[in-house]
Amino acid sequence: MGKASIIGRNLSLGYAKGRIRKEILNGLDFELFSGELTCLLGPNGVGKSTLVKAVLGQLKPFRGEVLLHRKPISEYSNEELAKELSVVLTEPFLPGNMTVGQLVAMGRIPHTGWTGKLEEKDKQVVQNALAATKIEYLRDERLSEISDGQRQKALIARALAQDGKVMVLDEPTAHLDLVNRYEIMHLLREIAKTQGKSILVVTHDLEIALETADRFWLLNCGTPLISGLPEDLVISGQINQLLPGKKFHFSVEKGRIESKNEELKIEISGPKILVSWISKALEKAGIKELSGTIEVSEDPFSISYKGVVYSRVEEFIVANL
Ligand SMILES: Nc1ncnc2c1ncn2[C@@H]1O[C@H](COP(=O)(O)OP(=O)(O)OP(=O)(O)O)[C@@H](O)[C@H]1O
Repeated sequence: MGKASIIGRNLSLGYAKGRIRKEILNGLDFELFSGELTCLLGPNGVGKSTLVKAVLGQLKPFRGEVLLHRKPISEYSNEELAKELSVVLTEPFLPGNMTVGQLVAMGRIPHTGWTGKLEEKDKQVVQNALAATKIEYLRDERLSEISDGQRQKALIARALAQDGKVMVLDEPTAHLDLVNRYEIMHLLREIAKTQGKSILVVTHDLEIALETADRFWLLNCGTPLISGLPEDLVISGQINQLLPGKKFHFSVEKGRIESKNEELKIEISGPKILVSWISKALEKAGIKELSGTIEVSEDPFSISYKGVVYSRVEEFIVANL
């Protein structure tokens, strides 16, 4: 565990309209460590973006304080904050006629001043950021003429070029395809590790977060923020805080969310993994009860049931619906 770059103590956060205060989160404590990728997870509307705004010094707490490198964040000027914090927020305003290269170069402004004149070193940082996010080929494309996912990568590249010690990204992979989502999260983790940065990512992608995060922050209505290794939260069952209803639970065995349907009254014998996939398919097909045992074998895959052999799960389901 590295040093805590950002510390929140006994925070009460919310929004004020005139004299009326709407408190969203209270009694909130957290520490964001350097060298770690931390993922903040929680249901819609629980207050993740609100927490992020406080971490960035954009929302003044009703109570408590946020410390950046042990100094109250309110004591930093905007220029100082821009050198310390790199941010990727959802739906930022972007001028459509700007090119990807220009957007990424804007990340260097806190270091170059508003003249924007890039020294050789700055150009290299921009180049590295484009390369790390694999968008060098988009350098001269206009922001209005690229896809949502490509724009998202350009924003991540800008944050990399900004090179703050703390990076905060609110749903950075929302528009990306599956491979890109994994790649970006792996990249962020690598940056946290190799450059000793503190990286906070808000995400709804539990499975990718489990694969890549060093630490989870779980936020749920009316409970304190839970911080821990993802694996500890899975083992202790606290991960189920993300799934408060009766419909779903996190399967420790399978490492994924599954519906809490009634137990299948079907006997299936064979390799454990295959049994698990076949059970899933039967459950989805609405087959909950069958007499006798289904025998499953691998290499080659086959299902034997009542003297008939099937080579695909679909054939078996069609025959037994
Ligand atoms: N500017 C604002 N003024 C008043 N209330 C707000 C404001 N922004 C957010 N809220 C309220 O704060 C609560 C938490 O919102 P927030 O955006 O932090 O949730 P979230 O966990 O990020 O949600 P999501 O996963 O849907 O992005 C919501 O009830 C929302 O209506």
